[in-house]
Amino acid sequence: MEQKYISFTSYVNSNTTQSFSFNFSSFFFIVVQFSQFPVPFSMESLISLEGHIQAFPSFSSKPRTTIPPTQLNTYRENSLFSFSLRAQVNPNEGSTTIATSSESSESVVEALKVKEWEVGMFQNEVAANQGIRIRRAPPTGPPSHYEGPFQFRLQIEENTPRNILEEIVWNKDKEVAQLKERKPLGLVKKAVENAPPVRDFIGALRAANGRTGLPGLIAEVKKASPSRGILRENFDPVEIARSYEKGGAACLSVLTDEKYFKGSFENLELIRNAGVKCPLLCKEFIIDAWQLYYARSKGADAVLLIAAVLPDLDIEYMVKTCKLLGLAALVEVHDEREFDRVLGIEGVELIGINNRNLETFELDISTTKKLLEGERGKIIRERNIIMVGESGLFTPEDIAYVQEAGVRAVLVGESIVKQNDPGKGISNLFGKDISV
Ligand SMILES: O=C(O)c1ccccc1NCC(=O)[C@H](O)[C@H](O)COP(=O)(O)O
Repeated sequence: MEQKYISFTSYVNSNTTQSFSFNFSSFFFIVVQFSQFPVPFSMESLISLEGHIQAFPSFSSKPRTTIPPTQLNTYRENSLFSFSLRAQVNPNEGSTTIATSSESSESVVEALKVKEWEVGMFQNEVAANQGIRIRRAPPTGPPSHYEGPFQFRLQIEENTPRNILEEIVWNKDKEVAQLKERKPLGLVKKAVENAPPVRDFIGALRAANGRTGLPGLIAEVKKASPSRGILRENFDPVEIARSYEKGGAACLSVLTDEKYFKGSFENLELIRNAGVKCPLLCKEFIIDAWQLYYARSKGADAVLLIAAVLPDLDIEYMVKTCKLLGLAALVEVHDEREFDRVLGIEGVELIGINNRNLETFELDISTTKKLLEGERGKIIRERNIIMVGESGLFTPEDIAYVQEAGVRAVLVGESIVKQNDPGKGISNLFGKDISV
């Protein structure tokens, strides 16, 4: 029997009721999938899913399948509920007004996409076991071929970002997928061969720390952020970079995310090509090793790896890839668990403690102190790892506080980028002139 699939999908939120109509008479059976566990059942049992979904197929006139909003709320409360239905139709016994496709190469491709999605779900489980709360499932949920008749996708916890960091990561997933289509890795690797030479990011921080006796400064070229909105209206990245360099910055951090930070890779290239000597950190949300090559091809000397987003194996692999490319990897943590995970990864030389909770925006510079106390601080000193205090640093007292806690570098954005003369902002921040 040739199998045909008919499909329709609904994206429903708790305020909407979606109805579907289909018109066929046929023998069929339906597979309901709760997450990844397929349960075969008949149309009768579909109807018996009452209390959750009501389906009223009529084989003569226009039937309706309706999910009442009140019941959708129940799904919202039962988090992680994923529901899809797929119908198989015997073509000899029925017909449908909904587009059909035969089991063909197309369905094989679609099956692969389903697998990809399932792998993504599995990866999320692995990440969750490491305490990573940021999920990687794209907001679109299962891919389109899953969007079949009798297939419902509810807007529930599973396909709604839980916080800003998760939203950024999901958006980045889509962005990177598109960029990779336009510029496959082979092409990016070719571009890397023509990129300007890599500079020693960690060396520059050590040198600045040795020269001034103060933490080496990574000064951030940032126009806006989700927590603070627009930080600087008249934003000329090269002018700001030059001013920072003149003011004594050891390195620069350049935001490249467009949607949430109004940054760009063009800014990174402009600064690099303007002859600014400070090594450049590509401040991006890295979720794919492809981005490391891309950052290098645009002139970056360092990249940021966020432990709240990346599982251990990804960090380990990316740190190794960075070494191959000559890039420094700044691995960012926010709590003890992330810090311990990162300390367990071989080859990490530069660790940032972000005082900002990227899920809630809460700022607390005692985070740096708390994480560097006791055994962890000892390990850092033994391994000669450079610690970077990140976010929320505004005054010489703040700098002294995190230095006392054990950092040899700081990453600062808001307090200096907002100044008319960002270079002078550096003197105010450190309480003295640190220019060369
Ligand atoms: O700053 C945000 O709103 C933000 C939101 C989501 C992800 C990252 C975010 N910021 C990145 C940073 O942590 C800062 O740009 C960086 O550490 C400098 O902080 P600051 O000196 O407070 O500008």
